[in-house]
Amino acid sequence: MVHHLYSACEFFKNVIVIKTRDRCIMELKRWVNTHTGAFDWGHAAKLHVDMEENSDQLLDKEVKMKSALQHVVKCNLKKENITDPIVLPLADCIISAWLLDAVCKDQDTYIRYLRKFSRLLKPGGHLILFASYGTTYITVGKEKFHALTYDEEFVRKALSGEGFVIDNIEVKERTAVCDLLDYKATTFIVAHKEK
Ligand SMILES: C[S@@+](CC[C@H](N)C(=O)[O-])C[C@H]1O[C@@H](n2cnc3c(N)ncnc32)[C@H](O)[C@@H]1O
Repeated sequence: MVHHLYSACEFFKNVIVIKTRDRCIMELKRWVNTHTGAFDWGHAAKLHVDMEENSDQLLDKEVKMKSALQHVVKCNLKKENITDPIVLPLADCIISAWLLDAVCKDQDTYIRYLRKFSRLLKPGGHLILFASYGTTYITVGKEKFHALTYDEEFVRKALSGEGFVIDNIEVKERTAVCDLLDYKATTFIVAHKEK
């Protein structure tokens, strides 16, 4: 998923994407390097161009994004240093989109992984989370996967327990009708690491 990166590259000149699966890393690199047959994310760029008032043209958007995207790095949240053996420089901002909901087996794991995000951030650095409340399962193909079920009260406590100050939480109640997943609302959270 690259949608959020179009907005991110308006603010950050150096973006590092961290991904788990080798196949995802390969596909993303093919797209960044404009290789023949790479997945076409043009629809995502067009969405941003359509939404923004003083927008760049479609091509400028792609160019800006690809030049900001410096590295695609392999990660595993289970490791102590999640990008081991690479040690990343401390970040101004981490954006995580629907990752913790999908990979955390319980609330303690969620809190542990938040702590790992915090270690990757500069003091005062921002954490932006896109997430869903109340999900119990996610369907991919014919398989149903576990999702961590939580609500705003939990995420507020988890963030402040790990030394984050919450700047903003927006919640959008679900309107979509679809049984592939059972979230109740989506949320957009901005927090920063205490100095
Ligand atoms: C719902 S998707 C989130 C997708 C994410 N927004 C993105 O653009 O890649 C969940 C992702 O968690 C990744 N994942 C699974 N186990 C992981 C782990 N131990 N550490 C880090 N990521 C993991 C999967 O590869 C999958 O891409």
